[in-house]
Amino acid sequence: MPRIEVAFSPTIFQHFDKDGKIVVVVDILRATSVICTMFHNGVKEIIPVRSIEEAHEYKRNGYLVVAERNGQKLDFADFGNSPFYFTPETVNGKTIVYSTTNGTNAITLGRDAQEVVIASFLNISAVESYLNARSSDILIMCAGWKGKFCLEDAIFAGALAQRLLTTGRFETICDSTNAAIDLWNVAKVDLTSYVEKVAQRHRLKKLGLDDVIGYCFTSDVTDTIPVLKEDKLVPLI
Ligand SMILES: O=C(O)[C@H](CS(=O)(=O)O)OP(=O)(O)O
Repeated sequence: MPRIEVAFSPTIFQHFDKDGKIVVVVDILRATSVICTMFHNGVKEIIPVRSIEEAHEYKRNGYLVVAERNGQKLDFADFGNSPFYFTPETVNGKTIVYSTTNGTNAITLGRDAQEVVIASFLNISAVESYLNARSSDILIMCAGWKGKFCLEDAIFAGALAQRLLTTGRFETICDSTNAAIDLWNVAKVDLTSYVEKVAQRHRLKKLGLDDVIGYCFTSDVTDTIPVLKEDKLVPLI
Protein backbone atom coordinates (compact mmCIF):
# COMPACT_ATOMS: atom_id res chain seq x y z
CA MET A 1 0.00 0.00 0.00
CA PRO A 2 1.41 3.47 -0.83
CA ARG A 3 2.64 5.52 2.11
CA ILE A 4 2.27 9.14 3.16
CA GLU A 5 5.03 11.16 4.79
CA VAL A 6 5.28 14.81 5.81
CA ALA A 7 8.46 16.91 5.93
CA PHE A 8 7.73 19.91 8.14
CA SER A 9 10.36 22.12 6.44
CA PRO A 10 12.77 22.07 3.50
CA THR A 11 15.60 21.45 5.96
CA ILE A 12 13.94 18.25 7.18
CA PHE A 13 12.93 17.33 3.61
CA GLN A 14 16.58 16.81 2.77
CA HIS A 15 16.65 13.81 5.14
CA PHE A 16 13.88 11.96 3.29
CA ASP A 17 14.32 9.44 0.51
CA LYS A 18 12.54 10.86 -2.56
CA ASP A 19 12.87 7.85 -4.87
CA GLY A 20 9.63 6.98 -6.64
CA LYS A 21 7.61 9.44 -4.57
CA ILE A 22 5.29 12.26 -5.54
CA VAL A 23 6.44 15.38 -3.69
CA VAL A 24 3.58 17.73 -2.82
CA VAL A 25 4.88 21.25 -2.12
CA VAL A 26 2.84 23.43 0.25
CA ASP A 27 3.31 27.11 1.10
CA ILE A 28 -0.13 28.34 2.15
CA LEU A 29 1.05 31.91 2.98
CA ARG A 30 1.56 32.61 0.20
CA ALA A 31 3.52 30.98 -2.64
CA THR A 32 1.50 27.87 -3.47
CA SER A 33 -1.78 29.79 -3.02
CA VAL A 34 -0.44 32.38 -5.48
CA ILE A 35 0.67 29.69 -7.97
CA CYS A 36 -2.74 27.99 -7.89
CA THR A 37 -4.40 31.38 -8.43
CA MET A 38 -2.17 32.15 -11.40
CA PHE A 39 -2.99 28.84 -13.10
CA HIS A 40 -6.67 29.25 -12.29
CA ASN A 41 -6.51 32.55 -14.16
CA GLY A 42 -4.74 31.14 -17.19
CA VAL A 43 -0.99 31.64 -16.75
CA LYS A 44 0.86 29.56 -19.37
CA GLU A 45 3.89 28.60 -17.25
CA ILE A 46 5.82 29.75 -14.19
CA ILE A 47 9.61 29.60 -13.92
CA PRO A 48 10.51 29.27 -10.21
CA VAL A 49 13.92 30.73 -9.37
CA ARG A 50 15.71 30.70 -6.02
CA SER A 51 17.93 33.74 -6.16
CA ILE A 52 17.20 37.45 -6.52
CA GLU A 53 20.08 37.70 -9.04
CA GLU A 54 18.53 35.05 -11.27
CA ALA A 55 15.13 36.78 -11.13
CA HIS A 56 16.77 40.12 -11.97
CA GLU A 57 18.58 38.57 -14.95
CA TYR A 58 15.24 37.27 -16.31
CA LYS A 59 13.80 40.79 -15.88
CA ARG A 60 16.68 42.26 -17.89
CA ASN A 61 15.85 39.71 -20.58
CA GLY A 62 12.29 40.99 -20.83
CA TYR A 63 10.38 38.48 -18.68
CA LEU A 64 7.46 39.36 -16.43
CA VAL A 65 8.81 38.86 -12.89
CA VAL A 66 7.06 38.27 -9.56
CA ALA A 67 9.59 38.60 -6.74
CA GLU A 68 9.51 39.29 -3.01
CA ARG A 69 11.65 38.85 0.04
CA ASN A 70 10.28 38.99 3.57
CA GLY A 71 6.86 39.66 2.10
CA GLN A 72 7.79 42.80 0.19
CA LYS A 73 8.03 43.27 -3.57
CA LEU A 74 11.56 43.70 -4.91
CA ASP A 75 11.99 47.01 -6.73
CA PHE A 76 12.81 45.52 -10.14
CA ALA A 77 9.84 43.11 -10.06
CA ASP A 78 6.56 43.65 -11.90
CA PHE A 79 4.48 42.26 -9.03
CA GLY A 80 4.73 41.33 -5.37
CA ASN A 81 3.33 38.12 -3.93
CA SER A 82 -0.38 38.76 -3.37
CA PRO A 83 -2.71 36.32 -5.15
CA PHE A 84 -5.04 39.24 -5.84
CA TYR A 85 -2.67 40.71 -8.47
CA PHE A 86 -3.06 37.69 -10.70
CA THR A 87 -6.33 38.21 -12.54
CA PRO A 88 -6.94 36.81 -16.05
CA GLU A 89 -6.07 40.30 -17.39
CA THR A 90 -2.57 40.19 -15.85
CA VAL A 91 -1.55 36.54 -16.39
CA ASN A 92 -3.64 34.78 -19.02
CA GLY A 93 -1.37 33.09 -21.59
CA LYS A 94 1.81 34.51 -20.04
CA THR A 95 5.10 33.12 -18.77
CA ILE A 96 5.96 34.39 -15.27
CA VAL A 97 9.30 34.20 -13.48
CA TYR A 98 8.68 33.69 -9.75
CA SER A 99 10.98 34.10 -6.76
CA THR A 100 9.83 34.18 -3.11
CA THR A 101 11.34 33.81 0.33
CA ASN A 102 10.30 30.22 1.05
CA GLY A 103 8.08 28.73 -1.65
CA THR A 104 10.34 28.78 -4.68
CA ASN A 105 13.20 27.37 -2.63
CA ALA A 106 10.97 24.44 -1.64
CA ILE A 107 9.87 23.84 -5.23
CA THR A 108 13.40 23.76 -6.58
CA LEU A 109 14.50 21.39 -3.78
CA GLY A 110 11.86 18.92 -4.95
CA ARG A 111 13.34 18.72 -8.44
CA ASP A 112 14.90 15.26 -8.00
CA ALA A 113 11.63 13.61 -7.11
CA GLN A 114 9.65 11.49 -9.58
CA GLU A 115 7.02 14.21 -9.67
CA VAL A 116 6.38 17.57 -7.97
CA VAL A 117 2.80 18.77 -7.43
CA ILE A 118 1.78 22.18 -6.05
CA ALA A 119 -0.97 22.22 -3.43
CA SER A 120 -2.92 24.70 -1.35
CA PHE A 121 -6.36 24.83 0.22
CA LEU A 122 -7.48 26.43 -3.05
CA ASN A 123 -7.00 23.15 -4.97
CA ILE A 124 -7.09 20.58 -2.14
CA SER A 125 -9.87 18.36 -3.57
CA ALA A 126 -8.31 18.31 -7.04
CA VAL A 127 -4.93 17.31 -5.57
CA GLU A 128 -6.57 14.66 -3.37
CA SER A 129 -8.33 13.09 -6.40
CA TYR A 130 -5.14 13.14 -8.44
CA LEU A 131 -3.05 11.50 -5.70
CA ASN A 132 -5.75 8.89 -5.15
CA ALA A 133 -5.69 8.00 -8.81
CA ARG A 134 -1.88 7.79 -8.95
CA SER A 135 -1.46 5.53 -5.91
CA SER A 136 2.27 6.36 -5.43
CA ASP A 137 4.10 7.07 -2.20
CA ILE A 138 3.56 10.70 -1.22
CA LEU A 139 5.91 13.10 0.52
CA ILE A 140 4.25 16.37 1.50
CA MET A 141 6.90 19.10 1.79
CA CYS A 142 5.96 22.10 3.91
CA ALA A 143 7.84 25.21 2.69
CA GLY A 144 7.90 26.48 6.26
CA TRP A 145 9.55 29.77 7.09
CA LYS A 146 13.25 30.23 6.42
CA GLY A 147 13.94 26.53 6.93
CA LYS A 148 11.78 26.30 10.05
CA PHE A 149 8.39 24.80 10.92
CA CYS A 150 5.25 26.83 10.29
CA LEU A 151 1.71 26.07 11.41
CA GLU A 152 -0.24 26.89 8.26
CA ASP A 153 1.66 24.43 6.05
CA ALA A 154 1.53 21.74 8.75
CA ILE A 155 -2.26 21.98 9.17
CA PHE A 156 -2.70 21.76 5.41
CA ALA A 157 -0.46 18.68 5.33
CA GLY A 158 -2.68 17.15 8.02
CA ALA A 159 -5.87 17.99 6.11
CA LEU A 160 -4.58 16.40 2.90
CA ALA A 161 -3.06 13.36 4.65
CA GLN A 162 -6.28 12.72 6.57
CA ARG A 163 -8.36 12.83 3.39
CA LEU A 164 -6.04 10.34 1.67
CA LEU A 165 -5.84 7.96 4.63
CA THR A 166 -9.64 7.98 4.98
CA THR A 167 -9.92 6.37 1.53
CA GLY A 168 -8.20 3.26 2.94
CA ARG A 169 -5.84 3.25 -0.05
CA PHE A 170 -2.84 4.76 1.77
CA GLU A 171 -1.06 4.09 5.03
CA THR A 172 1.41 5.98 7.19
CA ILE A 173 4.08 5.04 9.67
CA CYS A 174 5.37 8.61 9.79
CA ASP A 175 5.18 10.52 13.09
CA SER A 176 5.10 13.93 11.40
CA THR A 177 2.11 12.82 9.30
CA ASN A 178 0.25 11.77 12.44
CA ALA A 179 1.25 15.01 14.19
CA ALA A 180 0.02 17.06 11.21
CA ILE A 181 -3.32 15.21 11.26
CA ASP A 182 -3.69 15.87 15.00
CA LEU A 183 -2.95 19.56 14.44
CA TRP A 184 -5.48 19.75 11.61
CA ASN A 185 -8.15 18.18 13.81
CA VAL A 186 -7.55 20.83 16.47
CA ALA A 187 -7.40 23.68 13.93
CA LYS A 188 -10.40 22.74 11.80
CA VAL A 189 -12.88 23.16 14.68
CA ASP A 190 -12.52 26.94 14.26
CA LEU A 191 -10.01 27.60 11.52
CA THR A 192 -10.39 31.38 11.58
CA SER A 193 -9.55 31.55 15.30
CA TYR A 194 -6.76 29.00 14.97
CA VAL A 195 -5.08 31.03 12.23
CA GLU A 196 -4.56 33.80 14.83
CA LYS A 197 -1.76 31.58 16.17
CA VAL A 198 0.04 31.59 12.81
CA ALA A 199 3.19 33.74 12.95
CA GLN A 200 3.15 34.46 9.21
CA ARG A 201 -0.36 35.86 9.60
CA HIS A 202 1.10 38.46 11.97
CA ARG A 203 4.16 39.16 9.80
CA LEU A 204 1.83 39.85 6.87
CA LYS A 205 -0.43 42.00 9.09
CA LYS A 206 2.52 44.22 10.09
CA LEU A 207 3.19 44.81 6.40
CA GLY A 208 -0.49 45.49 5.65
CA LEU A 209 -0.55 42.34 3.47
CA ASP A 210 -2.93 40.20 5.53
CA ASP A 211 -5.96 40.77 3.28
CA VAL A 212 -5.12 37.35 1.75
CA ILE A 213 -5.72 35.28 4.90
CA GLY A 214 -9.38 34.33 4.34
CA TYR A 215 -8.74 33.57 0.67
CA CYS A 216 -5.68 31.38 1.29
CA PHE A 217 -7.65 29.21 3.74
CA THR A 218 -10.61 28.75 1.36
CA SER A 219 -10.98 25.23 -0.02
CA ASP A 220 -11.67 24.33 -3.63
CA VAL A 221 -11.52 27.63 -5.45
CA THR A 222 -9.94 25.83 -8.42
CA ASP A 223 -9.35 22.35 -9.82
CA THR A 224 -6.05 23.29 -11.44
CA ILE A 225 -3.03 21.16 -10.47
CA PRO A 226 0.34 22.84 -11.14
CA VAL A 227 3.21 20.38 -11.69
CA LEU A 228 6.94 20.82 -12.23
CA LYS A 229 8.10 19.78 -15.71
CA GLU A 230 11.68 20.47 -16.77
CA ASP A 231 12.16 23.24 -14.21
CA LYS A 232 8.91 25.03 -15.12
CA LEU A 233 5.51 24.85 -13.48
CA VAL A 234 2.74 23.99 -15.91
CA PRO A 235 -0.87 22.93 -15.42
CA LEU A 236 -1.51 19.20 -15.36
CA ILE A 237 -3.62 18.38 -18.38
O1 LIG B 1 5.35 36.37 0.44
C1 LIG B 1 5.19 35.67 1.42
O2 LIG B 1 4.10 35.54 1.93
C2 LIG B 1 6.39 34.97 2.04
C3 LIG B 1 7.35 36.00 2.54
S1 LIG B 1 7.97 35.75 4.15
O3 LIG B 1 7.74 34.37 4.56
O4 LIG B 1 7.25 36.69 5.01
O5 LIG B 1 9.39 36.08 4.20
O6 LIG B 1 7.08 34.18 1.10
P1 LIG B 1 6.63 32.72 0.65
O7 LIG B 1 7.75 32.15 -0.16
O8 LIG B 1 5.37 32.88 -0.15
O9 LIG B 1 6.40 31.95 1.92
